[in-house]
Amino acid sequence: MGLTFAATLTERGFDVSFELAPGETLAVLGPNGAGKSTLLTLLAGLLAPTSGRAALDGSVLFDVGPGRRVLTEPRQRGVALLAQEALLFPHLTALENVAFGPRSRGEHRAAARARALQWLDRVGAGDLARRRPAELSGGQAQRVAIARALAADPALLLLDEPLAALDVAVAPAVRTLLRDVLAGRSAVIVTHDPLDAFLLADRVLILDGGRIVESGATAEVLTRPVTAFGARLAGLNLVLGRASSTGFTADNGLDVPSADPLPTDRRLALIVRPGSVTVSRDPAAPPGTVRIGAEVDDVEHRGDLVRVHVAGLAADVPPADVVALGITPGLRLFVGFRHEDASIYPL
Ligand SMILES: Nc1ncnc2c1ncn2[C@@H]1O[C@H](COP(=O)(O)OP(=O)(O)OP(=O)(O)O)[C@@H](O)[C@H]1O
Repeated sequence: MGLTFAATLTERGFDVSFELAPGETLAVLGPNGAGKSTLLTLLAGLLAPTSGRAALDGSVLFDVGPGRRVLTEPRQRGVALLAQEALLFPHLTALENVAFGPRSRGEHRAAARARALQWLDRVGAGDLARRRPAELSGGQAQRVAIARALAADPALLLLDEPLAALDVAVAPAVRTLLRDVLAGRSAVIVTHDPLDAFLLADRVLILDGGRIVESGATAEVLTRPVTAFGARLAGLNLVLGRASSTGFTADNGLDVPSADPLPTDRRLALIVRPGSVTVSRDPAAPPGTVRIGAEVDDVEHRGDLVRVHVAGLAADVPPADVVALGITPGLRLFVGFRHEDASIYPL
């Protein structure tokens, strides 16, 4: 059954619908103010929609419309929320924090503690059971918070940037733990980090301005992005355009021949990896390649390479070439790629 969700929230310009199969993890990404937190808050029951309906494994979370207003209490929804900060009760030990959920559902003290210990062990925090939150590091506290969320046995786990507040040295281990505990579990994770989407999510939803602009299986969104945000996530250049008599004409003026006929009635996307884009001072394109000239917009460090932005394309260039060509913002430069390194598909 899984999750079905459709909601509008007029004052935030929010209008989103999606479905999630049981056991799937959905990553929700998008720029600031896109509506990611609004989506989580509606699911958690901390906010009521203007209209819409959501159901989890057949139980209604909300159903709001003309003449009906069902809003299931947050505690009755079968969802658990893991926030950026661990938000543990400061006066309780780690064990008591994790046992709190089972206890408040009426489980006996000993059973709740036994279950809490199991979960603490599972998240690698068994030896921290007696400590209070003030005696835990950020990563340890987040492990305890994960145990607490899962001890409640939620039908849906909501994660709001769960790694964002952690030290970069600690985040990878907690991400690995999440990958382990999310396997086969229904979850929605709001994140700014593409790595979370790659490693944790089966599906990706990209929001912008309160609407879905892109969605699909993670692998599909990463190989065939249709928005600039999706392309950035996938680490690809995306150029939009239309079919021409010889192939594809991009909005930036680039003409790319295509052996296959392209649909003329739809917008087209061209993607090419920054590593396949080359730069030159010479306007002449060698056979089998295309080239376009423009002023360099920006130059940035990317690991061992330098990323040069020209004509809406990013090219990853060895530092020696940057020096040899005298590349600097404002310089007129030609960028291009081999026809075979680009993929073109309809939107
Ligand atoms: N408490 C609030 N009251 C009124 N409007 C809000 C409130 N919180 C957010 N909004 C508005 O709702 C829209 C969506 O915001 P939301 O916080 O859901 O975005 P987000 O994608 O989570 O952003 P971020 O990445 O910055 O956390 C924005 O226009 C925002 O200004």
